Amino acid sequence: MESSPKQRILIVDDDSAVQVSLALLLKQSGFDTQCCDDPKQALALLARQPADLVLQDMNFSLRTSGEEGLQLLADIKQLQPALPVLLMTAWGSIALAVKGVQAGAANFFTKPWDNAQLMELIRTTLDTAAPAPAACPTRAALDAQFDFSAIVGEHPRLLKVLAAIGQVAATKAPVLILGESGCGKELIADALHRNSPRADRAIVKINMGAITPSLFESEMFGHVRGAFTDAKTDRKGHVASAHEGTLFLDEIGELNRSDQVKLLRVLQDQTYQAVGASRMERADIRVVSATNRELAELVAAGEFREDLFYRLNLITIRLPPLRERRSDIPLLARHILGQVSASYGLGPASIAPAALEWLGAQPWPGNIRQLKQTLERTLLLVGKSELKQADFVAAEQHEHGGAVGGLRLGVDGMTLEQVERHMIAKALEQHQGNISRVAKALGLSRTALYRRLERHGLGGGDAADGERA
Ligand SMILES: Nc1ncnc2c1ncn2[C@@H]1O[C@H](COP(=O)(O)OP(=O)(O)OP(=O)(O)O)[C@@H](O)[C@H]1O
Repeated sequence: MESSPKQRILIVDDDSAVQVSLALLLKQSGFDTQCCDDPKQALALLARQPADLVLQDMNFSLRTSGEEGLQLLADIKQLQPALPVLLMTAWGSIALAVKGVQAGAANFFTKPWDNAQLMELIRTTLDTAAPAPAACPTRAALDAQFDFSAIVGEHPRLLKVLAAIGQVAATKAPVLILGESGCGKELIADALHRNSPRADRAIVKINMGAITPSLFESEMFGHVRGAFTDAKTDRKGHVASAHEGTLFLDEIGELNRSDQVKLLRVLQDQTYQAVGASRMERADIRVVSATNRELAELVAAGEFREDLFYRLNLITIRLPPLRERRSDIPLLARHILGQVSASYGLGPASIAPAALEWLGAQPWPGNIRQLKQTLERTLLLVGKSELKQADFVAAEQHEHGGAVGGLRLGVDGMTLEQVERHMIAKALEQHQGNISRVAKALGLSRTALYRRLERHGLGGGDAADGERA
């Protein structure tokens, strides 16, 4: 059988001790390596012979600003955009590393490194290196291989996320899911678990922002009877419940510093001690965490422990906000509407094509959760089987007490004229054409209302106005 060619890793560092020890470690793990001292040589080597991964230092002279490292990264990205680069940084220079990741580095590690952790990082970086655009798998190909049944969407950015889940689900590697609130981070955690060999065990979900600090240890690790006044019986903690399964740490950015140390310990040693117990227990857990905060920035600000960050982020999955995958909005809206109407025992419901287009143009700062709430509210308030743009606007108005100023959804999709016409039409309907009451409800004089009725062609003369004198 023909053996596959070895993957080649380029090491760029002006410290020969670093070059030698990295090269040795990589050779022992079956990689080909090449070393060089500075950016110029690195670029020349890459131009001559392609590499599969670059490990690069950030400083190549007495200056320690990291500017040279960032420049090299930019040059490599220009030369070979898909080539993954891992940055080597000095302990404590996390702000620089964050800059590097924002500029396109796959990840970073600090010197001195832990051999086993570094090899895991290298392997997963190589495994998850962005495929060439043409190689992005189709939704059908992904569905044939994995169970992503709860996740709706076909946008290339979502497909990349699903492909990454497929690649890492079977491993025990910790995964950090980043993304705005409501964009589906919990669904991604579920998918990681469902597609892992741990699927028949539990996924235990904990909102780290909701745990009272004084109860952190007892909630996470459990307690034995008599450990404290209220401990009437032994109680199993979340870590024990997740044994051989997945522990999902939601809102990880909310965890306070003293509880961060306690969490770090169990992640490092995979052992823990229940409150009041005399012996340590072993926990075989796969950790998936999520946050809508920029965790690396919290580290830079000293609010989140750097060592815990490294433990959690071996694989980082960034979920795009809904406004960056707008082509999925019609699919999502139809799917969610079906779910919502079934859950209320209502008949089949649909969305008019123009309304779908309009929904697709909204900003959705609350992402899919907001889309879901909007659909649910509109379906319930309007009570029709086909929802139109005006129905969404009316439901929003209702939500905001009828005030035009509260119209969040209408702003992008309707002109002020259209909103006004819609409000008058609704008020006419509500007050059965009684002009005095309509005028009062809208805060207009009768004359002002008549003028508007004419302008909008509403009311059909006397039809809407039983009392027009
Ligand atoms: N791709 C999707 N397909 C179908 N439903 C989705 C999708 N993404 C999210 N949802 C739905 O949107 C809602 C919000 O998703 P989820 O709770 O996973 O978001 P989140 O990012 O974890 O939010 P938060 O940061 O506030 O915890 C849920 O009801 C979820 O089922």
